[in-house]
Amino acid sequence: MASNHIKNIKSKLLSDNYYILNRINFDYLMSNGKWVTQMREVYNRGDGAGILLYNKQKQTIILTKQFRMPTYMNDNGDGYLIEVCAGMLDKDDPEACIIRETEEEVGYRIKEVKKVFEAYTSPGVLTEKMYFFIGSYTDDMKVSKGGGLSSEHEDIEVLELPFSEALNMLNSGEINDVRTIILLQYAQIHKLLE
Ligand SMILES: Nc1nc2c(ncn2[C@@H]2O[C@H](COP(=O)(O)OP(=O)(O)O[C@H]3O[C@H](CO)[C@@H](O)[C@H](O)[C@@H]3O)[C@@H](O)[C@H]2O)c(=O)[nH]1
Ligand SMILES: [Mg+2]
Repeated sequence: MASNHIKNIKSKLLSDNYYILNRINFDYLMSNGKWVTQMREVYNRGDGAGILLYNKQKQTIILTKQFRMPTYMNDNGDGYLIEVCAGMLDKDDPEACIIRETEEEVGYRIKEVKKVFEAYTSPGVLTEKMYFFIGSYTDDMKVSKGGGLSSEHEDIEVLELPFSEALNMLNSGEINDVRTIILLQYAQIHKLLE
């Protein structure tokens, strides 16, 4: 992480109640040649992985629906959000994580996934990098009803819907989760279901 445009980095722990929130003070060399002192709050909750599950033969995809408190606090009606299956890496590598999350959240035991990109999800505040995958599924891969871990009070509805309907929901604004929009558009651009 060595660089010549930042120096005197000081980190103060603000909360480690669940994940880690630090206040970082640092000196930053502006492009005009002047040093300025800046402060940023940086939230570290690890990295994540998400997957678009698709079935070309049925022309369907699998999404989830769950309550997301931060969205409830910011203009999302009843707080339910339609999302691709996704989870936090914990100690897994991204591929192992997304295979585990797929079974936990939507009940499919998949073997093959393809990483399509890695991206920072909210770079002004989160350290999080997310690994985006696609994976095809068939009905015979269904091993449970999914729903998430009851030990963690996850309460996830599994949605299997036509890809065309998901695109309509994206265009109407009903799908408004950025990770989901990205993967649906990836599928569209790369003609995954054609
Ligand atoms: N008690 C408690 N539990 C928490 C807290 N935050 C998260 N959890 C628990 O941690 C679980 C995390 O579930 P995952 O499926 O691993 O993570 P995710 O929340 O779906 O993460 C995905 O979506 C995030 C977007 O909100 C992404 O940030 C992340 O990378 C990933 O894509 C939650 O179900 C919940 O039980 C908290 O502040 N307190
Ligand atoms: Mg999840």
